[in-house]
Amino acid sequence: MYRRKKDHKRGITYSLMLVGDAGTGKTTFANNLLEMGIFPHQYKIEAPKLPENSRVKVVKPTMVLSYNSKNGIPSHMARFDAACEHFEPGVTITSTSMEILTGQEQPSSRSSVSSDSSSMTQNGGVNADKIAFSLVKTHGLGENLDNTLCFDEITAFLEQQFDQVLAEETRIKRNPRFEDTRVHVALYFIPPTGHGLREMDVEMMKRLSRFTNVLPIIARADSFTKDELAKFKKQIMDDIERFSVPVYKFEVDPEEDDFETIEENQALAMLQPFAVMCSDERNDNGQFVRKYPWGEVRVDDDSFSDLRVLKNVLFGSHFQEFKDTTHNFLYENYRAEKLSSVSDWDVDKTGDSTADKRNSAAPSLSNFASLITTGQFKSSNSLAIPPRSDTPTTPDSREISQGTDMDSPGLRQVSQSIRRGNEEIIHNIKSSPRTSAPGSPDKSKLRNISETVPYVLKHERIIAKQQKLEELEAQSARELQKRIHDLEKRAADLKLRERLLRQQHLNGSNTSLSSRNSSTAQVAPVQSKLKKEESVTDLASIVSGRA
Ligand SMILES: Nc1nc2c(ncn2[C@@H]2O[C@H](COP(=O)(O)OP(=O)(O)OP(=O)(O)O)[C@@H](O)[C@H]2O)c(=O)[nH]1
Repeated sequence: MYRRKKDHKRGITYSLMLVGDAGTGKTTFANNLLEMGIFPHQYKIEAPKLPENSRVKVVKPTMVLSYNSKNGIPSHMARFDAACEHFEPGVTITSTSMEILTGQEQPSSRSSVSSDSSSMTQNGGVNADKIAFSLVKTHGLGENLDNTLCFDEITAFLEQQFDQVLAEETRIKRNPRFEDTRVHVALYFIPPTGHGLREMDVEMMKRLSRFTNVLPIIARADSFTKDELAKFKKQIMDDIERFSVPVYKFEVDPEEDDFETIEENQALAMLQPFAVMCSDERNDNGQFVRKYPWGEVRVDDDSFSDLRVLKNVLFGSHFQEFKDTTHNFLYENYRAEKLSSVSDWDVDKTGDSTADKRNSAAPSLSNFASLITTGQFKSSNSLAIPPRSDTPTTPDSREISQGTDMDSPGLRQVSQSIRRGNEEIIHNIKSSPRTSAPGSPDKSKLRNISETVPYVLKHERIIAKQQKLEELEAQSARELQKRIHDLEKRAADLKLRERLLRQQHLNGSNTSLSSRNSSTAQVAPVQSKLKKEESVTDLASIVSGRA
């Protein structure tokens, strides 16, 4: 009852993630889904002007949750500039928080979100008056030469949301204002190539599936004829089977499900992957349409687009199902894995905490501290990004504090503050009283876990952040080094050229003197003077950074 009351007041949390290549129509889809023009397109500063949807209210404007780029700049907000096209954009994850009203008595609207509200309640979907909805978007995927950076960042982001819930759950005193930010569904936009899945699609969907329900979506469905679309859908489903991609499937359980659910799920399974067509334009009746030179088509017309069905699945029939699968299956699996990795720590090797070891398989606060100080801390599911072969090995902490030729004051400062925070946590753990609680061993084990896990997770997050910063630092140092090397090389070339010209000039004047050829004597110094000036200008431009 208490929980329901709280849900009623705050709204049921629900989070949807849009993942896919740039230009596949994620922004347009988001605007169509909510029937609002809140999401501006890339490289457009202004959001499209669409009438507001009275049932949707933006609670927190779009903000960057996480980003990673080799240049250290999130590029998705930048104006398009062809001169900067060679920069790799990395990946950026943004989120927009909204409140969606679902109650019957709300002001009427053309919104499908609202028109589906009755089905939400009837189908056992949404039971509260509002949904606290978060729309998470990824930017930059598929735009990098090497997209592994994007895979790692997106997966780490999803894992972090699980970690936050796990840390909160295991805390003795919980935070009543804790916000659950786990992503319940990810829509993966497949570009309309007509050639089945790409390696990148398979890899990304596999990674997402560990942390959320993945629905593959065919973007820009109007690119196909009816037959082509049917073939493409089949190809995608074949690839999903062939490469064992664990996407969400509309399965039926004849023993559990009622007749209606079985029918509905079978129909949805036949339709999968959903093919959507979206647009920012509306006709005179306020319906979203795509206008072509030969006519216009409504985006929610079931004969051309699965948009309406998809909306219904997301906010109606499968709303609760997605939430349940995320929590009961994906999160529970993750939690079991993580906790068992915590209790698997090899305490033997520390050699000094044998008493604790006998009492509990899980580390106590004191042996956790000793594991860290002796460097024997390990977790098979560490959040920390594994060092890549092409990045230099992480510099030792002493190296960092002494300063190397990779100096970058801003990054170093942040890195050092993280390190200080890290040391503080370890210090707190060390100075905490020992927790060998009297009572049953199970109780003490639980207590140990609840005291240790939040620290472990925080520690791992700190390490991950630190590693990311150090990677960025190493990358910028490498680029700087390369630039210095190039400049030095060009400066040496210019010096050589200048010396040659001077020599030529001297030779020329000697010859002119001896041969008394007045015409050569006049032309040669002018030419060499010009060349010399040219070279000096070149050098100046290089020094000023224009080279
Ligand atoms: N033909 C067609 N074009 C579409 C469709 N949906 C969107 N577009 C167009 O595709 C272009 C890119 O759409 P966006 O919604 O900005 O794509 P995005 O995936 O958000 O792109 P990024 O913001 O770069 O990640 C725009 O010109 C849209 O009008 C569609 O269903 N069919």
